[in-house]
This record gives sequence, structure tokens and C-alpha cells, in this order.
Amino acid sequence: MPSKRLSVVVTRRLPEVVETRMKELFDVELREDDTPMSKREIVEAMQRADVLVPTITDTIDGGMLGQAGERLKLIASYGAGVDHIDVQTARQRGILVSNTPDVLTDDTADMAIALIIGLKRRLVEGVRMVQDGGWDGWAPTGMLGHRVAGKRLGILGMGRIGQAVAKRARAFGMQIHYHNRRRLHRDIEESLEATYWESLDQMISRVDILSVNCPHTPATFHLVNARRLKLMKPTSVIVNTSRGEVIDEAALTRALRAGEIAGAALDVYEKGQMVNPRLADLPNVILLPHMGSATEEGRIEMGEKVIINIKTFEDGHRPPDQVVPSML
Ligand SMILES: NC(=O)c1ccc[n+]([C@@H]2O[C@H](COP(=O)([O-])OP(=O)(O)OC[C@H]3O[C@@H](n4cnc5c(N)ncnc54)[C@H](O)[C@@H]3O)[C@@H](O)[C@H]2O)c1
Ligand SMILES: O=C(O)[C@H](O)CO
Repeated sequence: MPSKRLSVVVTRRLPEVVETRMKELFDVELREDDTPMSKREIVEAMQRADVLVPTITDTIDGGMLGQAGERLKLIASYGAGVDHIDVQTARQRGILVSNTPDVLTDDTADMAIALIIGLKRRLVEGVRMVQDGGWDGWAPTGMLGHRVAGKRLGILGMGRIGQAVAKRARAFGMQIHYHNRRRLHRDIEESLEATYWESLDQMISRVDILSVNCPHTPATFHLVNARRLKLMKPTSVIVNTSRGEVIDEAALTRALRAGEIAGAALDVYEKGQMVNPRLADLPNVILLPHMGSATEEGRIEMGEKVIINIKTFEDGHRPPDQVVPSML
């Protein structure tokens, strides 16, 4: 008699090849349209499934986990960040949580570099000028930006993506500085020629570009706040491809409008897709719709990771990308 297959509920549409493979392997319930599930729908899914596959926009708080069914054993999230899940409560209730790191590292780091160069070389301003018919032709002093080579890049959160940003930035001639919860192993530090700053205040006041690459946790919430923004050089810029909550967005908006810093490029925002209109109308700002990991290859590989996590769990082992509270 064939063994009973795991029942899996997926909250959003995933790449077709991933959904097809899931249908072959599991007793899977796929979403028909691509609207996010309501809180109630997610709770109901957690009452009938062995495994829930949410994405990074599905909040799963302690109250919702308290209503999960006895059979829910794994939340195999599609995405690297896990700040939408109350991992501590899940653990207390014996529910494992996994994510999909590594496969989106290169894509997200590429986007951070694109944003750094885009800001320093005024790429989006230039595109807008041509599109709006405002370009009068080449001029010796027209559209001057700043060279990235030789600039000091400060990386806040030197994990997978932070290190991938550092490697790329080295190739563009930037000098690497970083602040991280833990200092890197000396070999890695040397290979990146990276300078470690135990004090974020000290690093932030010296760099020309700040790249935010740490996760959103209670400890990183508003790590870049009004006080720290005032420490930054007026010529410096900020790029955020991690989570909006790491930066106090209202303070950033004020700092940009007051000329305390020279620019910002954001892929992520404090309130999801609710982009502050006072940010959106600034010329020295690039705003993207959370697309750091948005490549066809990456999104398929993220799905493959979800499948591996579920399959490994089904085979009686811990999912390779299990997230535990001590990692956060
Ligand atoms: N924009 C996107 O599309 C996109 C794509 C992938 C990941 N992300 C975000 O990027 C984050 C980082 O991803 P990763 O794969 O590099 O994670 P990672 O765990 O490999 O690296 C995170 C680093 O941040 C450090 N850190 C944690 N708390 C800190 C603190 N309080 N102060 C200083 N450093 C701290 C950790 O020590 C670690 O080195 C994810 O959590 C996710 O939120 C965004
Ligand atoms: O955390 C993540 O995975 C990104 O924000 C989206 O891929």
C-alpha cells in the first residue's frame, strides 16, 4: 500500500515548473489566483495541512500559530527573510520553520550593486530626462555623478548577501568596510580586504555608501535612525535591499529632504508596498518594487529549495534550511 503523501498548502502562485513538481510529490493545494491569502485563509490552511508554504508577505504571528491544527509540522517558507513568521512560537508548538537562502544571494547582490551605481551615476535621473524630452545634448558639465572606484562602501550585515555585495564592489574598486553581529573569519576578511567596525556609529560616519544587508529582527529594527543618519557624510548614499524596517523611513525622508545625505536607493519599505509619497517625489532617490531576487532562475531555485526542505522532512530528517530562534 503506498504511504500517505504529505498534505501541503501553498499560499501564492509559484513558478509553473515548481508547482508541477509539487503536484508529483505531494498532496498539494495550489492557489488558483495570485492574490495573497487573508489571515483567516492562512489559519484555515494551517488547520488542514501538514506543511504550509507561505511567502515573505504572509504574516504568521503567534496568535495564528495558536490556532494551527495538530497536524501542522512544517512551515516551509518561500524566501530568505523570516521576519514574517513568529519562529519562537512555532518552535514552542513543535512546528519547524525553513527558508530558501543562498539561491537568491547573487541576484540580490547584483541588484545592490546596480542600485549603488545607479545612484552614484544618476542613472534613473538620466533615463527620466531622455524619456521626458528634457535632454538638450551632451555638455561638459551635464549630468555629472560620482565615480564609485575608490569610494568607501559600508556593509551593514556581512552574511551571504553582504559578502556577495563586497566581492562585486571590490571588482568596481570600492573599499570594503563592514559592521556585523560577529566579526568574519580572518581568511574571509582578508580575501575581501574588508575592514571590520565593531561600532556601527563609527563606520556609518566614515563611509560614502551604506549597503543594508542584515535581516529585520527586534535588534535591527530602525538600526539606521535619525541620530545615525546625522552621523553620515552629506555626500553619502544609502542602498537597502534587505528589509524596510531596518531604516527609520520617516527619518530617512527627512534626512534626504534636508540634504543630510545625498541619496537613497530602496528595494524594500517599512510598510510593504505602501511607499511614502514624500520619498517618491525626490530626484536623488531610486525606488524599486522589492525585486532583489526577481530572476526566473532564482525564483525556480527558491521553489526547488522549498521542495527539498519538505522532502527531507518527509524522509524523517531536519530540513536543510531549518531556521531556529538562536539564528535570528
Ligand atoms: N530584496 C530582496 O529581494 C531580498 C532577497 C533576499 C534576502 N533579502 C533580505 O536580506 C536579508 C539577508 O539575507 P542573507 O541571506 O544575507 O542573510 P544571512 O543570514 O546570510 O546574513 C545576515 C547577516 O546579518 C547579520 N546580522 C544579524 N543581526 C545583526 C545585527 N543586529 N547587527 C549587525 N549584523 C547583524 C548576521 O550576523 C549575518 O551575517 C534577509 O534576511 C532578507 O530579509 C532581501
Ligand atoms: O527575503 C527574501 O527572500 C526576499 O525579500 C524576496 O525574495
